Amino acid sequence: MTSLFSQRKTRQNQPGRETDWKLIARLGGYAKRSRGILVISMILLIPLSLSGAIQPILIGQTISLIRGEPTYEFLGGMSQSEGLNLLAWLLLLTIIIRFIVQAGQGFLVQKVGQKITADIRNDLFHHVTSLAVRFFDRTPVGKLITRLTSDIDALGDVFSTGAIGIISDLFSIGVIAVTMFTLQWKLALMLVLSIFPVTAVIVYFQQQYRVANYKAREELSNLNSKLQENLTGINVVQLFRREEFNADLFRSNNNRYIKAVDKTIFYDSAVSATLEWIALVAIGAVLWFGGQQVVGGTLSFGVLSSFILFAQRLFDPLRQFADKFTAIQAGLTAIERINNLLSESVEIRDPEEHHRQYFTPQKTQSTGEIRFENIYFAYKQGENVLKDLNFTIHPGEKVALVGPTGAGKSSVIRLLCRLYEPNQGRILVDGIDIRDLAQAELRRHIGVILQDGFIFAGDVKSNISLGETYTMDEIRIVAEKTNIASFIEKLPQGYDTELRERGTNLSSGQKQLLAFARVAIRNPKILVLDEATANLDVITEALIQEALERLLEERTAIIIAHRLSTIKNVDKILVLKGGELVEFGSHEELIERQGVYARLYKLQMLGS
Ligand SMILES: Nc1ncnc2c1ncn2[C@@H]1O[C@H](COP(=O)(O)OP(=O)(O)OP(=O)(O)O)[C@@H](O)[C@H]1O
Repeated sequence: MTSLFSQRKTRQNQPGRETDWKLIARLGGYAKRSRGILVISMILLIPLSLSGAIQPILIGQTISLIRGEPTYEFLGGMSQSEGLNLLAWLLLLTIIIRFIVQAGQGFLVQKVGQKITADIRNDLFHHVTSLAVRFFDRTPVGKLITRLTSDIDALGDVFSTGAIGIISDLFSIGVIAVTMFTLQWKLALMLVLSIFPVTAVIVYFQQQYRVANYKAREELSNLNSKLQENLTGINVVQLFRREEFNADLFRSNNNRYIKAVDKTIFYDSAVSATLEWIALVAIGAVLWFGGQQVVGGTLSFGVLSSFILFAQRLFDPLRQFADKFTAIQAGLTAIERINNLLSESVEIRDPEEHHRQYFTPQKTQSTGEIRFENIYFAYKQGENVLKDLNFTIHPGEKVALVGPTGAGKSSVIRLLCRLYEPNQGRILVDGIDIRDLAQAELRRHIGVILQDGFIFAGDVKSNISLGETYTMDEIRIVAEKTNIASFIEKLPQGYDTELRERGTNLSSGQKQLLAFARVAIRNPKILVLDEATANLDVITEALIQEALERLLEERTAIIIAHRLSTIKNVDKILVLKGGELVEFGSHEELIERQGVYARLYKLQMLGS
């Protein structure tokens, strides 16, 4: 995926590493996609700001006209009431222009904002689902959900609360400043200079707010991961009476979150209060300084009135900034956190197009061959869980992977499916290094049936097709083959029956049968069964065994089984111990050898 955010890896938990401008610039790529609307909304800023800057002048001229002070030339030849009428009409015109343009501009900016937010959400989802399993090993799901929902919402709020209008406010400040200088430079200079200390104070509070907000969002992520953990493991929580204990953990996390949020509220209020106070001081200064000039006869009362209005308008954008401050800061924190996630590099990538290989009958005489060559693999640096693995499984062979718990059986499968990369060595499928194959191509070739067949919320047929286009007939045939058709037909709506998330309305045996059908319909050359028959009762197991035998025909298969009685008929047995291949041969050969397998087998026979 080509995300518009850079691929540079950034460290997490460090607010303010990148400047806000850099973060905003990263949004630029997304904004470009809505270039047309953005240009129109920027052009609309011109009439909006001009009409806003003219209003104080018109009011000032009205006061000068009433008081008989000098006025602009265009009012020169008119009577007082004619001049007042004209000024009133002009004022009304500017009000109407502002009203229409402001509404239109606001609408367009929000539209762009929502488009940008939706694009980022899509990119983030795509990116997260492309990340290697290793990333998910170290990242709690709750944290990811916070990024995909709450952080994106915070970014969306910047647009929906109109906070993005700050750009037009800044433009207005510029127009007002220029207008003031053309009217009376001394008062203008005084007002413009007063902006600097205000900005310094705002920047200080803004930085503090930012740190506090980052912390608050981290705490929210933790809170969500706790929530997710408790909901996913609700059975264990209740069976082990962990409700109180977990509630305490949750409460203390919640308190930390509230404390962090309190800090953000403090800085938010501090900014509003400072701005309110400084705006009043500036108006006081205009009154004092300008008032003296009026008394001295160097300034008309009308111009002073204009400046009082200007003073208000000049601080208005800043005051608005204070109102929108929370949304903008939360938005920047969100961009930072989203950026961290989008910068997470995709560890397992498809090869370049020109270097990519495909499974074609021309290239591969045999189909379903698996070869591990000098494979070393570690989840954590320096702790090898697989060591110097070398073996070949020939096309059509059925091979069992056995060994004590933690020996590395599942890791072999994970490497074969390229969910992880080995640290050393290479894996060949049909003579092709799996790193030279597109992941989709490799995984189409391999059908995996895990212990717990995962069920998605949706109907039965979509749980078999999993988004691919199979006809109803194909689905029915495969269900027959895998002995699940009679069960499906007994369901209230047959193949259209809705299954709940994680298949809570199915038994584990039924889930397993569905997983069989799901793999069978894809007709893979290689089958991988990880304890696939572990969860079944005797009757279902018989059904499965029959379906399995049909499924195994003309396919290469790797079967992980703890119950050695189920794998006696396989062609070969690979025995792993401590990540090493210690024995390799048929059941009879290994029994004769009196080694690890023979001991394990004897123990199981005694047990049963
Ligand atoms: N995601 C992971 N991160 C770190 N270590 C892991 C991870 N998964 C497994 N391990 C470790 O790797 C080793 C091999 O695990 P693996 O799951 O391959 O064993 P296994 O033979 O399949 O075990 P079992 O029969 O109990 O399923 C174990 O010591 C395990 O603790």
